[in-house]
Amino acid sequence: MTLIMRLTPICLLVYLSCFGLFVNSVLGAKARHFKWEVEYMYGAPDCLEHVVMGINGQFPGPTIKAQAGDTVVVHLTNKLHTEGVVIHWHGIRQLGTPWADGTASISQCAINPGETFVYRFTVDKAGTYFYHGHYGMQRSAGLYGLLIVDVEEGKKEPFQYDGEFNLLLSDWWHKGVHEQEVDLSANPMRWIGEPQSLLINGRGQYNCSLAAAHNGNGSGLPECKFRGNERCAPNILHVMPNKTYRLRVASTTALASLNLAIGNHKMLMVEADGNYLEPFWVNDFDIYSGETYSVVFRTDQNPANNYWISVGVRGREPRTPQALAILHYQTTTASKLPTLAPPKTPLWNDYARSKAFSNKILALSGSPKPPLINHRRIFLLNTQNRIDGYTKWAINNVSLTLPPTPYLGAIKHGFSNAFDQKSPPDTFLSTYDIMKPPSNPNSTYGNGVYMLKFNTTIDVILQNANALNANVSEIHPWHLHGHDFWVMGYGEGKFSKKNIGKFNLKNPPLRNTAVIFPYGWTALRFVTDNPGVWAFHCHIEPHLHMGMGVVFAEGVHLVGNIPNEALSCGLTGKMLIGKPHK
Ligand SMILES: O=C1O[C@H]([C@@H](O)CO)C(O)=C1O
Repeated sequence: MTLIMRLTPICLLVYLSCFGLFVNSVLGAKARHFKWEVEYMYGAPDCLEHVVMGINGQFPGPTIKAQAGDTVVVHLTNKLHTEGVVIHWHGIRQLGTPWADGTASISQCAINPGETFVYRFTVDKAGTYFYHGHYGMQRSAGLYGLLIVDVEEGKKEPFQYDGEFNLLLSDWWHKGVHEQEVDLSANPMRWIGEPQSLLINGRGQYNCSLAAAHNGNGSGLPECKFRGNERCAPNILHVMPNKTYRLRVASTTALASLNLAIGNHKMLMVEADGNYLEPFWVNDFDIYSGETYSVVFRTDQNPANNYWISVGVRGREPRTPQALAILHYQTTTASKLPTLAPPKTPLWNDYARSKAFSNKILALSGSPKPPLINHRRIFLLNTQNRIDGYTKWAINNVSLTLPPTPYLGAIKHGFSNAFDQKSPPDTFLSTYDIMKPPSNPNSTYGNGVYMLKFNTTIDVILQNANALNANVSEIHPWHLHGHDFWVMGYGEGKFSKKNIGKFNLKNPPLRNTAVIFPYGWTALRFVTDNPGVWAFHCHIEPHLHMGMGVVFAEGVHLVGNIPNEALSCGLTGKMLIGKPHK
């Protein structure tokens, strides 16, 4: 009897249960099946009860664990009563499966209430990833979870460790997401403000000012719930002394840029967005929405104590207390509160410090290098604008609005009336003053696509600028779907041709998310080698809602069969009427 046959009855039982993991083994690589139901449910992420989005009754959603080369198959049923849903597999390039990227209006139709969509994709590269909703602002509502890909059997990471922990970071508002969407779309716009709480693995402490007060011991603060039995009590990472641990950290925040530190423990940065780094030591590190990191650290401190892990806000004036977790040396009791105060987050506007950290991130030697020559260079000016009094974010003066027919099916099936056929601009006015609010803030809505020639090298220069209010320019972490890109450099002010000579083509890090600093630029390079239609956007959820993104298409004629379920709306939906079900 083969292993598969012996495993089948057991797995079938599990499969029918709410978790639904079914593993079958084909030549080492496995297909991992998950049966998920997305729903609204009650949770208490920061100790206060609110509606959250959950998967199979869990918030955050279940962690997917796989090995490089495996196929992940998620049968996603929409149990929401009145809205669609999709899930994006953040950092997974979807080689050959662009229809499984989980972006509503781009790669697929939103899954209707009651319907099931099957995501099937290969996780080709080991690393730390996550998944999240990509329709409306469902990520802000809590639709997210981790996706961890281990190296293939028999292969080794370029660093060693005795154990590992995963931390998924997010931020949390008490106002529901539908109301936030209306606020942001209102005229005048009502800004959502700073989050009420930061969450680590879905747990935070509203109004627990322990970290802010910096008194080191929460026992005197009745609003703090640190005993461990509360649902929102901090995560406890149980460690043994004198061992090495890997900490995988992913940020799916809606807004906040974060910084993480472990009291008294130095960390070695080893992985970013599923790519190995030239290792370097830090006391703390910044992490922007859409990024992931792995660090390794040694438990070489006094084993009679426990230590705080703290996460605080950077890049915007913080009005949110730090989130905390506990590093528990198993040589003492878990309930013993750390004697040292939680590490203090660096000053929010110390950008020199943030830039110094970003500039230290370089690829491990032996990593793929960028082509030396680019075929096309696209300049993208990031501005806050107005359209008929509404506040928007625009790229080269175009604020993205998504069309009813998803681009992938529309382009593949030749529906030229499905979206603006005129390409959005490749650049902006050379006289534009990025240091001042826009002199003419009026912009336009658009849903055009950057059509990229297949197998060419594209440079993108993201150019930051002043927002609508004078002396304000904000951080924007940009995330590219379907690709990793090389980050060739960051710079101050307006990009000029002389910066091209300073691009790092020797060891630039490969990433899927890169930040632009206030009044600065960031230069990226990627190769259009993955047929599909790919979103490229600011990962701040309210900014994307307000139009801060663009769409790239490449080699769509090479895309194989797209499942009908991904096409069942808009013009492609009409095309399918009367056709036999595939
Ligand atoms: O999009 C945004 O709007 C506000 C502010 O610019 C206007 O209130 C803010 O901080 C953003 O990031």
